[in-house]
Amino acid sequence: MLSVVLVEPEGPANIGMIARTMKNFGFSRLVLVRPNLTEESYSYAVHAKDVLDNAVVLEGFDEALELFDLTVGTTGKPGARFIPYRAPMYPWELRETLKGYTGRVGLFFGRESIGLKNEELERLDITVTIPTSEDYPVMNLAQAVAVILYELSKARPEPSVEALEPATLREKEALVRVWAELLNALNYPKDEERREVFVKVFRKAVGKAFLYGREVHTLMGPLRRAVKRLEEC
Ligand SMILES: C[S@@+](CC[C@H](N)C(=O)[O-])C[C@H]1O[C@@H](n2cnc3c(N)ncnc32)[C@H](O)[C@@H]1O
Repeated sequence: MLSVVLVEPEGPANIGMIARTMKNFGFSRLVLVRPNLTEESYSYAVHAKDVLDNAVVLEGFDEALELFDLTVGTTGKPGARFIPYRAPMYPWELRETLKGYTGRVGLFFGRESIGLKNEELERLDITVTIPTSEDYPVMNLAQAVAVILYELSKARPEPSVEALEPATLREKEALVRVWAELLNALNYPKDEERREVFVKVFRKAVGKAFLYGREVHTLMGPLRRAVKRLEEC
């Protein structure tokens, strides 16, 4: 269940081309955040006007996050692999990672002018980048969508026989909150900015772990208990 999410796409033609590309590769769920959707978009969609008609149009990034269990951000300017909360995956690695995953996946693309903001990328579970020339790594939006969907279409996520439900965004956020509470209770690290980095790293790790809801609750139990103990001290 993969949706393409376009965050504030500025070019009406790009929106239409993306709808067409989605249909080419067998994807139909499109989410548009504050789009510049016009007649031109429909004309570029050609035989994929239904993708535009059925698109979910939202007013904000946060609303889009709410729709998914797993969120994937895309960028032509990834952070270095050694920065854990920005470490990118390649599209074929994402394909392998999604195999058997049954949750709702949102694949987020940024604005033509400024892409996805850092604070948006940080809130998404996984970052994916298409390897391109170092001379000019940033691709046209519609072409970036095409390359990633082509890669993902090579192996559709198969329905899993696993009966467990993937963790929802809310469950994962609850786990991250308990972690933040634990760091606060420990006053560790002392420096608040570093503490925020620890929380971001934890959020990314949770995002990439493909946890089931039940696992989240199991992990949360001891963390909650530790917070309570520390507060009692
Ligand atoms: C034209 S680009 C944004 C350009 C913007 N100036 C920037 O530097 O991020 C629009 C979107 O296309 C996607 N994109 C472009 N190049 C990409 C690449 N090499 N890998 C993955 N996504 C890419 C991203 O979603 C990006 O936000």
